[in-house]
Amino acid sequence: MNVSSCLNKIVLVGVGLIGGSLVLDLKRLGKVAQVVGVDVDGDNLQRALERGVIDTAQPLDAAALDGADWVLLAVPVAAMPAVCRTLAPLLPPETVVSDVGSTKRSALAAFRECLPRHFPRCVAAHPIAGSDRSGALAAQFGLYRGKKVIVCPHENQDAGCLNAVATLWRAAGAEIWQMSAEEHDAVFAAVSHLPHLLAFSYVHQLLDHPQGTHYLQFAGSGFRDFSRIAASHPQMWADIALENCDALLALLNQQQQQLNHLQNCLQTGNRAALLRYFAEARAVRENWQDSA
Ligand SMILES: NC(=O)C1=CN([C@@H]2O[C@H](COP(=O)(O)OP(=O)(O)OC[C@H]3O[C@@H](n4cnc5c(N)ncnc54)[C@H](O)[C@@H]3O)[C@@H](O)[C@H]2O)C=CC1
Ligand SMILES: O=C(O)C(=O)Cc1ccc(O)cc1
Repeated sequence: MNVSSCLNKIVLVGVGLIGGSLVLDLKRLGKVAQVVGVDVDGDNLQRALERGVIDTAQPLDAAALDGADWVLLAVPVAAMPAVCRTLAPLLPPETVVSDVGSTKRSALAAFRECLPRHFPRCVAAHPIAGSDRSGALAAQFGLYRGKKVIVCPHENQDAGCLNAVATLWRAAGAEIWQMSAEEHDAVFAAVSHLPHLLAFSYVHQLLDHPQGTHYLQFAGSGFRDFSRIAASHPQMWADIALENCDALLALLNQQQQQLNHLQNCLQTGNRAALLRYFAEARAVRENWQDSA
């Protein structure tokens, strides 16, 4: 794939927030002549056509893949093996394949097991940008400007394909970081997946409370900030939680110890310990905000 000139064709499988936003930018930049959209949701494809996110909607078959420079997989992480199995007999030899999923050991496993002959040309990537919105209507220009994209090279990686994928993300304004899939999954379990689980769990505390609905009427900005990510897509997060479940189980155990500590401070009325605990957390949050 020659990324210094305009790509002939991108096949986008999963025309939602993440894939849709990238192709919108690449089209506007004149980096691609044609975007073919593939999606299991026909209504979503229709909306994508109307908004100009994709140029045509097609099934994932030989005609769709004919002349494709890049197949961009932007489906829920659990759909990756099935999509890769469908792709296997259809992929032209020169086509580059990459994904955007939130878990990277699972993406590499799907590439390795379901696309063994194409494996060197498969690139695992993850943009650290997005929101709690989903579908083609959520796709937006400029989503990746100034945002990080993690790429996770593997044992048989074709360096040219890795560079080509990185160049396209950079064109959309992203900053590329490289790490192993193992490190990626440990990092994002801690800074992304666990917070989502905690937000879901906290909202459940209200749901299960007999007066929860009544209490919610009085919730303010603290509730809004803390619970925003509990409005994220349930299927997407169930997939992520299960694909990164070993890392998450260890972190949930550590989180329970944090809650035990808080409980202990309250039970013993230990104001000094509470102050220390809150001040340490506040400093971490303030430093992060200054550097983010
Ligand atoms: N939402 C976010 O903030 C972020 C999401 N991601 C990852 O990006 C991927 C896509 O997420 P979003 O764009 O947010 O989701 P989305 O729900 O907006 O888009 C996914 C699309 O894939 C389609 N789809 C599902 N199964 C399919 C299949 N087997 N074949 C074809 N299409 C299929 C759905 O109908 C949907 O239109 C996920 O793997 C997610 O983990 C990565 C970074 C951020
Ligand atoms: O909504 C938010 O703030 C997010 O955290 C978006 C997000 C969701 C999943 C990812 O893998 C990366 C980013």
